[in-house]
Amino acid sequence: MAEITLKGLAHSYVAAPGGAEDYAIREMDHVWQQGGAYALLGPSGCGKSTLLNIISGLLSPSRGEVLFDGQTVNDLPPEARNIAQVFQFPVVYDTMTVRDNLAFPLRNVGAPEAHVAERVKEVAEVLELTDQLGRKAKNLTADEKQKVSMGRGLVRDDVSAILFDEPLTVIDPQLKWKLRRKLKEIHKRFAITMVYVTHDQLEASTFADKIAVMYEGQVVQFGTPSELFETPNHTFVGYFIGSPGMNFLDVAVRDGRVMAGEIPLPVSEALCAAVAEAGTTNVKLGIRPEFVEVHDAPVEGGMQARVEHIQDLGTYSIIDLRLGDMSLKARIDEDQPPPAEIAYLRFPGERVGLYVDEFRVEVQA
Ligand SMILES: Nc1ncnc2c1ncn2[C@@H]1O[C@H](COP(=O)(O)OP(=O)(O)OP(=O)(O)O)[C@@H](O)[C@H]1O
Repeated sequence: MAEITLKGLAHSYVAAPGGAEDYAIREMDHVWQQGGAYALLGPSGCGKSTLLNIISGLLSPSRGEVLFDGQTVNDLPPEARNIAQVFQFPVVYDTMTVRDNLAFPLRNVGAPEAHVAERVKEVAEVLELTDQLGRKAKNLTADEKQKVSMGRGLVRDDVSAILFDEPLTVIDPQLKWKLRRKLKEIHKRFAITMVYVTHDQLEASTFADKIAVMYEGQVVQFGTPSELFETPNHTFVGYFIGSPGMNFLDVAVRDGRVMAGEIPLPVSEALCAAVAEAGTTNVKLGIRPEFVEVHDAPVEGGMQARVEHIQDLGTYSIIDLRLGDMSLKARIDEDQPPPAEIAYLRFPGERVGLYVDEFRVEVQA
């Protein structure tokens, strides 16, 4: 088991890379601590698989170092890195039985048969494969094959880490939920460093204690699910986490007031000063739909907005609003009657974040 450190890591698939856009991984430093349950979350193409393949040694980075417990492993081939990797599609030997498939990674490193039998039994039980142990893998369903694939990743207890690359893509939705819980259980039981790649925020938060959000080849935030929700460090984290994502309003200071287009926003003096001093025109205020206060009658400090659409989702509603020439969303609970055509909005000061050139800036009160 190991702590995995990525130091000044960058990778480009282009022979002679020019700008940042030629890099699948832009220069990054990151540490996965020993024994952690982590998710690597980001949209398609942001560099998740590239990063996993660099850690496991399937790919050599253009620059930087990969260290396991402080020792560089850049020159070690995958088999010497002691990493188990589970891919999106099952990797099983069709002609072998489930038992022999599960035993394979252990026999490969010369583990004694008694240990092999014990671990195969344990992993088969956890994954509910005990009844299938004697079957040939070729006769299994896609779900069962992927369970065997996962079992092959979990069977060795001496690995540095287990990397899961969207392992539940081919799994039936019902079983998906169950397997995710199982993985969490397995993590608790075996205390192995696990990195779970996904583009699904729900999948990431059910599995991981901490999530690394990746965007355009960089980890833009590494935090607990609640940190990502409460204080997104980057506008992308705000959009990507939460349902619907965070609202961002372009703002500027005019005549001493923070303006969103033609609408003056009642914000604190400290926030107004911070917007004025931002030193760029790319300045946004972010507020989550859950925290937008919606009133159906004028309130002190309320901004008048037009109600464009209301989506009733049972326990809550999502309201599409138009504030001046800007669109935003609010989420209200079922016990609050939605406004008709006009709403009066307030943004509680402690719920508003300042984003300068897409990154969050703390404002001193
Ligand atoms: N073998 C390759 N050769 C050239 N470019 C590649 C190669 N593999 C990936 N890329 C490019 O590198 C970038 C990152 O891809 P990567 O597969 O790591 O992203 P990802 O986040 O895992 O996406 P997905 O969720 O779709 O698998 C993308 O622009 C992709 O097109």
